Amino acid sequence: MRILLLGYGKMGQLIDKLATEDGHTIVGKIHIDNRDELKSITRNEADVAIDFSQPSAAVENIKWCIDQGIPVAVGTTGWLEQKEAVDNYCLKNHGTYLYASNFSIGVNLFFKLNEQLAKLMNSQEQYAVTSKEIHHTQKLDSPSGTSITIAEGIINNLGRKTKWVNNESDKAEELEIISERIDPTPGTHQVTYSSTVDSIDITHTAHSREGFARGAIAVAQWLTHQKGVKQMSDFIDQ
Ligand SMILES: NC(=O)C1=CN([C@@H]2O[C@H](COP(=O)(O)OP(=O)(O)OC[C@H]3O[C@@H](n4cnc5c(N)ncnc54)[C@H](O)[C@@H]3O)[C@@H](O)[C@H]2O)C=CC1
Ligand SMILES: O=C(O)C1=N[C@H](C(=O)O)C[C@H](O)C1
Repeated sequence: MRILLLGYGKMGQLIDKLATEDGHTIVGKIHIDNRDELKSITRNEADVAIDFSQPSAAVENIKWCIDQGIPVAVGTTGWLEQKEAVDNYCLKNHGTYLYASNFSIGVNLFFKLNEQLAKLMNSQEQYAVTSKEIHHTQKLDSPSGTSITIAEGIINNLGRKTKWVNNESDKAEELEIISERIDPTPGTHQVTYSSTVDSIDITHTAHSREGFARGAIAVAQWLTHQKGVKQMSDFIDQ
């Protein structure tokens, strides 16, 4: 598979290494200082693109891929307020893209566990729920994209929560997401249900970035045979 990398920081460089070891070819490594190189890349040279850039760059990168007819797997977080517009742009222009707040298989299993636990808690009002994420200090966005997906999983399945907030809250209907920045944490996400007598915690701890990178490569390969706006559950449930 011929892969165009959009963003060549911590994730882009790791994907370069792992994909090359697996026999794939990297046809471009685009970062903030060489964006002009994009002008010379066409659909004929790349089977797929993988975007791990920055919140401020993701939308432009995705639209560029759609315009070129290059499917794109997007890991960049922090641009969700524009997702509906990008989905519409993709559909209107017959493109292909998938955004995942987290490409690791373990986190996507954790998402399902989180939804099941939230459903069970509808009949257990004695438990108060909170959510916490910990990442390295270079992270630009807060809360993490993964913790937003976790919060949506709770809000869609637990009647007593209607919105999330990225701080402490004393409003019963608000789900707290607490963000901590501690080096060198690759990504830790925890959901806690507490009553006066006990607590239930579910935690996903990434030991490195490898799970994110391997997941993105696998999704990129799958995406070369897909059309339209896809999500991680389409890939996981296939
Ligand atoms: N979905 C997932 O599984 C994961 C998502 N992420 C997200 O991926 C993004 C990147 O993470 P890292 O690699 O750790 O960041 P990083 O800061 O190490 O690298 C970012 C890269 O983007 C480049 N960049 C900046 N502006 C650009 C532009 N206009 N066009 C092209 N490239 C541009 C920078 O030059 C740099 O190479 C973040 O939003 C992070 O939250 C990170 C890990 C896993
Ligand atoms: O910035 C990171 O590093 C990560 N970002 C993603 C997020 O915002 O959820 C995924 C992962 O946790 C690492």
